[in-house]
Amino acid sequence: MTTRMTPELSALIAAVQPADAAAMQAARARQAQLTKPAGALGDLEDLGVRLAGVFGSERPHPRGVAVLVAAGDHGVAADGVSAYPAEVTPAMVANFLADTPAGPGGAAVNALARTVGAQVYVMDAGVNADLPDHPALIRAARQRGTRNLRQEAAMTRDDAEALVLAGAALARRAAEEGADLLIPGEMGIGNTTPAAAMTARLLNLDAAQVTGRGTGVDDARLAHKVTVIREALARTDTTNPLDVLAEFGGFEMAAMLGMMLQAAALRRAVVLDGFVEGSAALVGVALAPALRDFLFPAGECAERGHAAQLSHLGLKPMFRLGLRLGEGTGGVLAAPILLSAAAALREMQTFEEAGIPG
Ligand SMILES: O=C(O)c1ccc[n+]([C@@H]2O[C@H](COP(=O)([O-])O)[C@@H](O)[C@H]2O)c1
Ligand SMILES: Cc1cc2nc[nH]c2cc1C
Repeated sequence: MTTRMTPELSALIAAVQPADAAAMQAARARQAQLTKPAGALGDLEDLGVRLAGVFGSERPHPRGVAVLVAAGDHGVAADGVSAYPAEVTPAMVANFLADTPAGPGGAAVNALARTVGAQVYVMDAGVNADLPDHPALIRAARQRGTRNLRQEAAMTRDDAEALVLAGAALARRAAEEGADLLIPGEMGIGNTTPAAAMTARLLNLDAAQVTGRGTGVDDARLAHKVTVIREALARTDTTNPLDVLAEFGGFEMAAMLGMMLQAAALRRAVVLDGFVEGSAALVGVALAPALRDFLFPAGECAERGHAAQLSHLGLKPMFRLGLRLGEGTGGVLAAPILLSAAAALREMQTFEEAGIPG
């Protein structure tokens, strides 16, 4: 199935270059002189150093935070792999955009984003309904939902690449509008099934090792979900990252992949929410290994298989709150931690400046 990728996509992949090693070294040296016992800021210290590498400064100053929520539907939802019906996907898109007394958006991601001052962007990447016009809705859909990955390729390579580029365009817009921390988020009933299939293939694991309960399926549905994923994996042995995305993925994963590549190319930080975001990140690091330098996993989520993704990426999550919602919620919660890590590195005095004996 492998075809040559579009020149625009290969240029985007080539634009992802490693973080600034000199800035990281300078940040590490500065960290050692700040007015605190060595190592006392725990994981914030390493996060600060990594942010120095992303922003190319020993005193990184990220400001704006944006969560980019892509929604898509999944043919495999017809196989009964979720605890909720597919109609929830377009209904939740309306919820992301609803007028509420608290402000725009009545979903968890909206409430958390308002709390931390993050901008929310909402993209139709391919939901299975005609969405009413809304000035804040970004329309990128080429299909109404994927085909059933158990039986056939979920999408064409053309559609996959078009959605990657649409995600990249949205990330460029968010960056132009002030975002330094970009949080890809998603909504799509059934999408932990494609995420598990992609993870199994890219990490060479058995479906049972990476398949979780998603929205909360019972034991019988979980066993069925594993069977569905095994059937999908048996259709093709491809390990080409973009083919894995097209065969087993979803439109929202394609869009999130584009957001990640573009954010890294613009040398912005990508905050990773959960398992579905992780499946897009696995495709991303397979295409552009330097993408890893720009990824900041938020929490370890409750979905089985997330730990395997994080250990493959070699990145440590910031917290463990048992989140399994999606929408980018974990990423939004992590943003103040990252902003604080940068602020400590940037704003603290050294022992010498403060006149404190070290
Ligand atoms: O990304 C995650 O870690 C995650 C874990 C569990 C559930 N979700 C969300 O729940 C939906 C997918 O669950 P499911 O059971 O329908 O496959 C989808 O809308 C995701 O945003 C997301
Ligand atoms: C209500 C609901 C909200 C969600 N947000 C992300 N995934 C979701 C799944 C459901 C079912």
